[in-house]
Amino acid sequence: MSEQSIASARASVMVYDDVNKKWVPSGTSSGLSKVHIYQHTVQQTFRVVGRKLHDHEVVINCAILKGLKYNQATATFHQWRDNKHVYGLNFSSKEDADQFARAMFHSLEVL
Ligand SMILES: CC(=O)N[C@@H](Cc1ccccc1Cl)C(=O)N1CCC[C@]12C=C[C@@H]1CC[C@@H](C(=O)N3CC[C@@H]4C=C[C@H]5[C@H](C)C[C@@H](C(=O)O)N5C(=O)[C@H]43)N1C2=O
Repeated sequence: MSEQSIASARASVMVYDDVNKKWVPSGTSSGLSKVHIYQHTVQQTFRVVGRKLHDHEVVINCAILKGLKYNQATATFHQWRDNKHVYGLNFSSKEDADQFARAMFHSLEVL
């Protein structure tokens, strides 16, 4: 198994709708997902993958690129941009948020 999970947290995964200036759930419906940071052990790359708890729909699958700015807007709402989207994770607890952020900052350090 070349990818290992270095963090998993419960969060509702959102993307920012630039046109209507509001956050919308990523995927077909709102709800909690299990969001992982996977480390590719050979390539030394990292990505965020999230799947809905109830039907395992993949609602986020994005690379963590060197220089990514991870913004902890509140204790339980963290966000970042890539060239296409702004992602928001609305964590179900502060502990989940802290655990995920620690792994994200670790990934950004080793990239
Ligand atoms: C330079 C730059 O890109 N800056 C970005 C942020 C950033 C910085 C650095 C690196 C990367 C990024 Cl991404 C930015 O500022 N962006 C990105 C798009 C949107 C926004 C722009 C304006 C608004 C204004 C307010 C705030 C917002 O959206 N916030 C505040 C917390 C609050 C928490 C929860 C969610 C809740 C789930 C629903 C909703 C609710 O509470 O109803 N809501 C919110 O309202 C959430 N904005 C932003 O974050």
